[in-house]
Amino acid sequence: MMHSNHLLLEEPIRMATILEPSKANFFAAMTKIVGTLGPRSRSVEVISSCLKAGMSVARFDFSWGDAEYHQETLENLKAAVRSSKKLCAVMLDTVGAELQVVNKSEKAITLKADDKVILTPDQGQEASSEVLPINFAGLAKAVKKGDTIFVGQYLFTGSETTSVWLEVDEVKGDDVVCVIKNSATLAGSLFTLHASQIHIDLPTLSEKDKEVISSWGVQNKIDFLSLSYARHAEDVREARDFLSKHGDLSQTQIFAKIENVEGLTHFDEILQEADGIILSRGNLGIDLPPEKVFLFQKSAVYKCNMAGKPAVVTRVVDSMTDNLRPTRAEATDVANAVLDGCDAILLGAETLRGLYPVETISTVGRICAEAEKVFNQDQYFKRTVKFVGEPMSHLESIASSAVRAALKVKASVIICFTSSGRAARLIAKYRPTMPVLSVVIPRLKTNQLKWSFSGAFEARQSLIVRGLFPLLADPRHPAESTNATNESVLKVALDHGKASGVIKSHDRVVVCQKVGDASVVKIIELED
Ligand SMILES: Nc1ncnc2c1ncn2[C@@H]1O[C@H](COP(=O)(O)OP(=O)(O)O)[C@@H](O)[C@H]1O
Ligand SMILES: C=C(OP(=O)(O)O)C(=O)O
Ligand SMILES: [K+]
Ligand SMILES: [Mg+2]
Repeated sequence: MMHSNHLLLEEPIRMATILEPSKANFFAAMTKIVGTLGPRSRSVEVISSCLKAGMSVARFDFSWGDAEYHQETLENLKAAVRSSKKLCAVMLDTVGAELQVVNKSEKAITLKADDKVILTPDQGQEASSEVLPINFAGLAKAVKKGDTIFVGQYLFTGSETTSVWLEVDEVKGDDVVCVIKNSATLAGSLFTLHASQIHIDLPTLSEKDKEVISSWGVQNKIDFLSLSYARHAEDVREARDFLSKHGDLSQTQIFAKIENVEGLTHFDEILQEADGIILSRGNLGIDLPPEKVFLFQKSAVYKCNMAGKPAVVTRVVDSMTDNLRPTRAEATDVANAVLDGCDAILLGAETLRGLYPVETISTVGRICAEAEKVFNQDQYFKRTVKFVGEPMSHLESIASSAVRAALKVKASVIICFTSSGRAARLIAKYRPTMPVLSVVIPRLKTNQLKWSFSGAFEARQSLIVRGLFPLLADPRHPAESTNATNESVLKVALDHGKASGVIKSHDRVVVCQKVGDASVVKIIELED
């Protein structure tokens, strides 16, 4: 069982226990894995393996590639979901206020240390060692002599020789003349620019983003919008407003991506508006001095935890882009992100263009599972209860009690009935050590044009929450909870748990459901 022989880091651990092989769990990990799909991870075969290895959210990044390319990948994902019988949510990642080098010919460009290079908004010029056209006209107004600018390959991992640091030497009209600080060759299809700690006067939802959301997004009923370069709460409100005008997308959750100091400064307000947060450590790690990154991570994850909103951490095992094993620094970093309390790990270059997308997912999953075993749930639980304060809302009280009961009786799972997903999310907020089967009961709804069932969004959106594992109930089960329907749905959930190996005979199970008007937590002991 996942939580037997529970070790706590705060207590002495016999070194020998570290060597004991870990028992296989049905669920790879409670922590979720988001994979960025791209050239190395778009065949049905590879995607199926990714799903089996533990990926539960697929990210489609519109910083590159066209709608048709991403659609092909998505069709393959759907086929993989059908054949592997593993659910997967879809995340659309926007371009936002991203500065890019415009290199139409895609020819490699060699830059030599101490030479000068001009950044120009004149996209008619061809990119060369002397001049780099960019997609932003306001750079000259935003920077001054002495500022640093970083140019890196899309999803730079730090180990390539294709990234370059520039120092602003002079502003000449709309152009910015820079001194090259290190030699590099820009080779690849997309290079992004990062000017340290300045405001980029570009909209957070670009015209292209709006176009993509209203076509590709609507067509594919995206579960999550990853809002790149979210810098203000207003950015999230605007995106929400935009989504609400696009039919089903009113149900899409918005994950605000914090990738620069401006977003960090407005973190609290952004968190209030967003459904979740992506700690975009790649870009933020350039904007922040390296020694400050951990502090942002710990405080941001804490705030997300207390708000009961998912926190997603990026750029964890960059070295696995080309290697079968992560560095020890990276492996320890993944474990620490789990101990900090993150919900999910987002893989970028590793799955997109890496040599080992599947191995990366399983390695990260194994590290997460080990860290979860020593996560100090007791301390976390107390801290959360104290933070929430009293009087608690009824539902929050029920949710925390369900987690406490499950720990006390050493339940193997918590089964939570829900339609909106709210109850299940609240249970996950208290970070139970056992999986939560969230049984989503569809509701019949109408938009005056047609009748349909809710539930699919709610089920898939739990795929990014630590510890939540959704099960979409048969829509023929009416949403009104009567004893008879509750019993039959519970039986389906138990059977599912047994079939998947997470529930065994004589196990105890905690169930959270409504009986009549009352929310109840009950403990059941299975016979066989
Ligand atoms: N269809 C259902 N059958 C039985 N219990 C339910 C159902 N939907 C929600 N519950 C229970 O009702 C309470 C409120 O949960 P919540 O998720 O807020 O409900 P809703 O989905 O109606 O918003 C929780 O105890 C939850 O387990
Ligand atoms: C995930 C990140 O960014 P991108 O969306 O550019 O991949 C990041 O900066 O960590
Ligand atoms: K992006
Ligand atoms: Mg980014």
